[in-house]
Amino acid sequence: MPDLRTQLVTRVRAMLSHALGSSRTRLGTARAELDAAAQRLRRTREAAARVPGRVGAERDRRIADLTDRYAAQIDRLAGQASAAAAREAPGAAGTDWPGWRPTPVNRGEPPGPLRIGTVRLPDSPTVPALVPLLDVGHVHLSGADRTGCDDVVATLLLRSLGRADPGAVRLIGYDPEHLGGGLAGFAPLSTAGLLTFVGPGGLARLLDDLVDQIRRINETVLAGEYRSLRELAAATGRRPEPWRVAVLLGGEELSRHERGQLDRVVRTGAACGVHLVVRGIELPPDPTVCRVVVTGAEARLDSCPDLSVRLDPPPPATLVTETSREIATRVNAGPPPTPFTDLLPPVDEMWREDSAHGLTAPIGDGPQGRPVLLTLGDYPPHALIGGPSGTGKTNLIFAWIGALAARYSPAELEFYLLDFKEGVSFARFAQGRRDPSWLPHMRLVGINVNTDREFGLALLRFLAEELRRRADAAKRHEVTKLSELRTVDPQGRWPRIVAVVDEFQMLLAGRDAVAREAADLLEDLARRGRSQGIHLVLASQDVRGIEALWGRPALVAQFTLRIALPKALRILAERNDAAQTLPRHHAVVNAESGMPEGNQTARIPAASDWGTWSDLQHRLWRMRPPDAAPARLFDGDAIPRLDEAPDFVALRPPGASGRSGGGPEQPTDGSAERVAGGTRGPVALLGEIIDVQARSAGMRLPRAPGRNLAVLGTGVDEACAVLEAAARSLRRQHRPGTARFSIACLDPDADTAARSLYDALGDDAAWYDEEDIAELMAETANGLGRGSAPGEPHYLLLYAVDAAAGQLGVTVGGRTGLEHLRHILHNGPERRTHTLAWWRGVARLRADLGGPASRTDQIGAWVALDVQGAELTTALYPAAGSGPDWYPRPWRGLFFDRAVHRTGQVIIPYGPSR
Ligand SMILES: Nc1ncnc2c1ncn2[C@@H]1O[C@H](COP(=O)(O)OP(=O)(O)OP(=O)(O)O)[C@@H](O)[C@H]1O
Repeated sequence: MPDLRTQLVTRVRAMLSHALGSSRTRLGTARAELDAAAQRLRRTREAAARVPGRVGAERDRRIADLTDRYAAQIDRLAGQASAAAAREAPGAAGTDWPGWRPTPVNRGEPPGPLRIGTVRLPDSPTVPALVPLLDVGHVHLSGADRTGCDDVVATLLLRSLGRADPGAVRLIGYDPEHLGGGLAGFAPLSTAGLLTFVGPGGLARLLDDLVDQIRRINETVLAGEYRSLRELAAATGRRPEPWRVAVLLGGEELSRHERGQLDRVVRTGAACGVHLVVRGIELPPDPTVCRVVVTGAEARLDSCPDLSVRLDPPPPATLVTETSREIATRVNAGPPPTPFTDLLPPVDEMWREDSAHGLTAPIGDGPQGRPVLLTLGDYPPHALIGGPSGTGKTNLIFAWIGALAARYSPAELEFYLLDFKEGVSFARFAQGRRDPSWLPHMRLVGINVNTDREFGLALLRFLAEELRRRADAAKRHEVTKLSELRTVDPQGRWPRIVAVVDEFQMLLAGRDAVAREAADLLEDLARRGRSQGIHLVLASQDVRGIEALWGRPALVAQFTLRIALPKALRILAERNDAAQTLPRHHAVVNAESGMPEGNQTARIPAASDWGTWSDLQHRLWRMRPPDAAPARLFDGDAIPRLDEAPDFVALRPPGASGRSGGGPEQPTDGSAERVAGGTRGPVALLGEIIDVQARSAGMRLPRAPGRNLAVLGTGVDEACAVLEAAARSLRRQHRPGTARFSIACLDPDADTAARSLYDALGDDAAWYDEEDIAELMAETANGLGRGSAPGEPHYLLLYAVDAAAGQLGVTVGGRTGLEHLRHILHNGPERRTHTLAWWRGVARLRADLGGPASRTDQIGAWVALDVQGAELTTALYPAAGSGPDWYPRPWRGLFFDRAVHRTGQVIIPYGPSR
């Protein structure tokens, strides 16, 4: 039992101890948990105590970050706005007054808005405050500060003037309270009509006028084609109308009519370049109105009412007056010419036009900025250009030729040009030493032809021949007009021909044969050229030229296209005095024979200065067809050279074949090759004919009586030149050793020239002087009698033979030297002995031939130098009773060959060989 109890006790103890142990453990755990919780609590408390500081710091950091980003963005936007404003309102539209100067916009570019002040943002660049005006709208100023408003007006006006070409902005001032005082600085503009003041009570008239302008511009300038002048300018690069800025500075309450007109201007003005800058008058609400409220030096714009604008200071008074004065001076000096390039088609459209029905090209701008066209065709066929010296005829011809040449290819159009006044400006159309280019359409250029009317005649004859050729072709093809001929003969080359004669009255001056023939040819060409595509353009500064035509109504009637330059007289019809009031560099173009209703005014661009012209010429020259040849240049001041004469180059001895290298394509009168050794005898070339082909005047020396030449006059150089050309050309037609040249010189002044010829002729030449000339005569005369065979050709070249009268008076072998000479002249040519001799006067020739009553038929041909026509009487010049129309002039001769000529032919002696 005790055991049981003991056991029980033991078990209870064990149980209690176990329970105690586990209680202790749980207690320990609980305590540990308590500690941990207490620690967590403490840590949490500590952490909680730290939270507000950190969050605040984070918030502050974020706020600072946002502030920085905001500032940077504002800065960037302000910078961008500033740059955009500088782009929008560059130069005069936006720069500060110090250093300000006008910077007109380029053609077609919009003028853009104008700066009146700046918008200032804290810590950021300032941004220009811009106000649109020209081409965009109107500006309305308000605010108690009248001076501040007037300063803004001055700023807007000066900047507008600076953005436009001089004269392109016109101001109309209405300032009834201060009678223009607000615009006083701009007063110099009124001297050029660029500023007009309207007095008190004139507002209605001013507004009526603006409304009229708007209506006119809409009807005639925009004409439904463009919505605004701005659009027109962008499309065409032209601005035919100025901007009109009406500055209205206060006044009475507007009447109903005025209000209505003002509303119209506000609504419709901007498209037509009519603008208002207004203070003290209400403007109706309209999107084109920019409203500026001025308070002291600040302003607010209705476009961004939240931003305050710091206004620029007003422009310095001296800047306003100086600029206005300068603009007025420039405008008073005349409008700058429109550029020549305006007359040209785009490069890729050059040479695209067809001339079958006519030639049309612009010559300048009309008052509305539209091109004024000139047409040559069946109607009008020919043109007359007139204007006093210096008014721009030559320039107009350049402009017209350029505009045509850029449109029509050389296959469609050819030019022939003749300038009777001194000067060489037309020479540039031909190939020159300095500039190898030429105008591919140009076939002939005659310059310095003022004394050589024969050249004009030659041109007219050439054109008459071309007219005949065309008329024949038309007849063959049974058509009547060029356009029809071109249709039926598409392979043929039938360009229209435009022949321009500047100072053409020179051609018709005098009452001689040249003038008569020229007038006849002109009349024929004018009448029949129309249908064959040959057009005449005659220019004259001189009323006499026109009057020369006036005597021939049939001729004048054909010139239906009239172009009158400022102050031109009698080019237009009698009651049409439009040319009298023309500004500089303008022309009245009239295709109605000068009747007033046909008037069109054109502003002519500058086309004649070297740079302007040569750009076009070089371009067209590079486009020329591969076979294009340069134009023939006839320069009346130039002395031709024998070695370069095509007819000389083509000469060769009989039997020689082929042509010498570098020669022309064909001997121009067929002389050389057919002549050499042929039955017609060799040819002595004497000088260049004044014609369109640079041919040589030649005298044939067949075995026939009278084939001798007399050179008459005292001109030593000219006489030597004629004899030298004759001898050298003859020499070229004989093989060495087959012809003799005997040179006798009796004038010491001619000695050098004669000796140089002697050297050039080499072994075939013999030299004589006063000592042995009698011997030469005797020998030659005696030689003619021997045998019947003609013997080898012998040419006697006698210089100043009249000076040998003494020596030839001596008797040798039963006859005097003069008798021998007469015998040679008489009998020589049939035996191939030809005398080419220079007598220093007609009387001396007659004396050597046997006196005034002697026969002269042994002188078959002569060249007269400084000998009056009247001296060349019937004996020498059987064609006319009183001798030829010949007035001596330097380095010219009149050549007459009885065998071939009806009238004398003017020649230019060849210059001394180099
Ligand atoms: N439309 C123009 N624009 C600018 N300058 C021009 C214009 N027309 C002519 N000129 C200039 O005026 C001057 C005279 O012109 P031009 O030689 O054409 O006159 P002209 O009537 O032919 O005179 P003249 O009969 O004396 O030769 C030249 O210097 C020329 O460059």
